[in-house]
Amino acid sequence: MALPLFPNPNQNPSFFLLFLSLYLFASMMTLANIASIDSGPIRPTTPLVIFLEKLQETAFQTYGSSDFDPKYYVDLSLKFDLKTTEKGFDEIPRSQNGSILSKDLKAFTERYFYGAGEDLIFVKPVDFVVEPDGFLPKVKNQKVRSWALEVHSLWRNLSRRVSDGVKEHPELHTLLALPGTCVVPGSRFREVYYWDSFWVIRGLLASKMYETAKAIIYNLIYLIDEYGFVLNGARAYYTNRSQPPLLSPMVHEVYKRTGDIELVKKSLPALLKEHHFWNSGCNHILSRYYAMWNEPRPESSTIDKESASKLLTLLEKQHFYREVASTAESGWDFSTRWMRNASDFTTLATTTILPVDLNAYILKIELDIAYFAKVLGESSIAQRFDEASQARKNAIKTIFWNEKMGQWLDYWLGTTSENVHKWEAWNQNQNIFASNFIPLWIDMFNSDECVVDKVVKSLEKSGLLHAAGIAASLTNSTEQWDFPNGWAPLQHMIVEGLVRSKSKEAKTLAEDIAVRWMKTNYATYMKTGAMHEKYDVRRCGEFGGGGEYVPQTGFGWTNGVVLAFLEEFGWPEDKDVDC
Ligand SMILES: OC[C@H]1O[C@H](O[C@H]2O[C@H](CO)[C@@H](O)[C@H](O)[C@H]2O)[C@H](O)[C@@H](O)[C@@H]1O
Repeated sequence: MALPLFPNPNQNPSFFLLFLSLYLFASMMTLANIASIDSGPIRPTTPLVIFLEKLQETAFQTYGSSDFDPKYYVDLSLKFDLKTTEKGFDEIPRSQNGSILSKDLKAFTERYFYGAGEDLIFVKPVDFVVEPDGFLPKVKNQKVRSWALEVHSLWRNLSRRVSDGVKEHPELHTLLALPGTCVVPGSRFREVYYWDSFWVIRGLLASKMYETAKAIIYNLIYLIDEYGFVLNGARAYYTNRSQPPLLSPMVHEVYKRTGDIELVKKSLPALLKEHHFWNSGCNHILSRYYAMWNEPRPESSTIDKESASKLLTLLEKQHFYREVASTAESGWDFSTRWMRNASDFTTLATTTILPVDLNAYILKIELDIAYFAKVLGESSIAQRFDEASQARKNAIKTIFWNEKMGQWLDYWLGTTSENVHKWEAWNQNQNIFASNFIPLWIDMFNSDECVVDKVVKSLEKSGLLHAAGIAASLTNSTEQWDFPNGWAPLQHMIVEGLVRSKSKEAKTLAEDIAVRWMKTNYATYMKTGAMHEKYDVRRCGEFGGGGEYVPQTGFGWTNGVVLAFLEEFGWPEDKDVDC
C-alpha cells in the first residue's frame, strides 16, 4: 500500500509548498486509516481454511504445545468434500468438557486427510544436468567445486509440480494450482514463496537452469492474473498479503542471461498491475506494508492468539493481528524493527512505518518497467516510469537518507493529525538494521561515489559484520529477524550493491562478506549435510536457527545465494576451505 508523503521542508522547500495544498485533502483520508483502530480492508479467506484452523486449534488442545507446528494443519488436503469432513469432525467422541483423545483425533486425520505436502509432486526439472556446461568457471578449488555440484544437485530435491488433483478439485486444497514447475524453500515451507524465489532464481541462473527460472516467473505472473498481486506464498491462506516485491528483478536477471523477449512481453502487463497494487497512483509516493487481514494468521493461529491474549478488547486484537500479518508481508517476520517497544511484541506498528527496503524494491520495479518498456518500444510507459523512478528516488533521499549515519533509515509516521505528515528527524528510526543498507542495491545509489563511500564506512563500523556474515540487526532479541541471525537475502543484496559500485573499497568489502557467508555454508554443509535458512552470525559455520533441518534438502534461498556468490567471486585461492 502506498502513502503520499511530504518532502522534508528543510531539504526541499519548493516541493514542500507545492504539496501543501494537495496534501490537505489526501491526508484527511490517510489519517482515518492510521489514527483510528483498524478501519482497513479485509480479504476474506475460504471455508476450507476456516475449517482447518478449527482443526488446528483442536489439535493444539489435544496434543499440547510441545513440537506443535500450526502450519501443518492448514497444509492438509481433504480426501472427501468439506461437508463430509466437517460431519466426521463433529462425530469425533468428546468428553463432557469437550476434549478429544489423541488416538481419536489421529484416527480422524488419517481417515479424512492427505498429509501436508502430498499434493505437491517431486519433479526433475527439465533443464537439470549433473554438471552444466560452463558451471562456475571461477571455482577452481576441487573440494569447493564438488561441494558446489552437490548444492546444485539440491535443486532436484526442491523442485515440485502441483498435483493434478489440485487443478481438478481446488476446493479440497489450500495449495494453489500454479501452472508450472515450482522450487520451494524446503523444510516446513512446502509451497512457493514470493521473495524467496528471487534468490532461488539467482542460483538457478548460476546452475544454467533457465527454463526452471522462467517457470517460476510464470507461476508468479499467474498469481498476479488471479489475485492482482503476488501472494506471500502459493496457499489459500496467503491471499491477504504480498511479500517484498521482487518479480521485476527476477525478470530482469533472466532476460539479461537469455534475451527472451517473450518473457519481457508477458511480464510487463503483470508488473504494471503489481506496481498499481503497491501504489495509489499519485506522484511523490512512498509505500508501506499493509495486509488485508485483521485476524490471526491461519498458518500460525494458535501462536497469534496466545500473543494477543493480553490485549483486552476485540478492536485492540484486530489492530494487533493486522500488524502481525503486515509484518509477515515485510518478509521480516519478526523483528524489533517493527516494534514500538522492543520487549513487547504487541507493540508491532508495521503499518505506520515507511520501510526503506520496500521503497527500494518499488523503485527497482519502476526502473525495470521503464527499461522493459523501452525494450518493447512502449515509449509512453517508459516515460511515465522514468518520471516515477525519479520521484521515488528523490523521496528516498529526502525522507530516509541520514547523512550523519551514512544509512537510509525507516521513517515512522506519527499517529496524530499534527505530526503524521510533517517530516521530523526524530521519526527516522536510528537503530541499525541490515535493511538500512538495501538502497545500495539500486544502481541509482551505487553509482554515486560519494554515497558509496559514506555507506561503506558506515557498514564497516556498524557492528553488523560478523564471522558468518551480516546480522539482521544489533538488537539481541528472540525475534528471528534480529541479532544473532544472518539471512541469505541480506548478505546477497548488500554484497551485490557493493559489487556494482565503482569503488575498490566497496568491492573488497563485498568479497569479504561473501567469503564469510560461503565459508559458513561450506562448514555447515560438511557438518550436517544441509544448509539452513538462517545462521547464527556470531559463530562461523555453526548451524543456528529455529525450525527442523532436513538433510540433503538444503534451503532454497541459501542454495541460491551460495551459487550466486560462487559464480561472482569463485573461491579465492588464499582462502582456506576450513572455517
Ligand atoms: O510460519 C509462518 C510464516 O512463515 C513465513 O515466513 C518465513 O519464511 C518464509 C519462507 O522462507 C520467508 O519468506 C520469510 O521471510 C520468513 O520470515 C511466511 O512468509 C509468513 O507469512 C508466515 O506467517
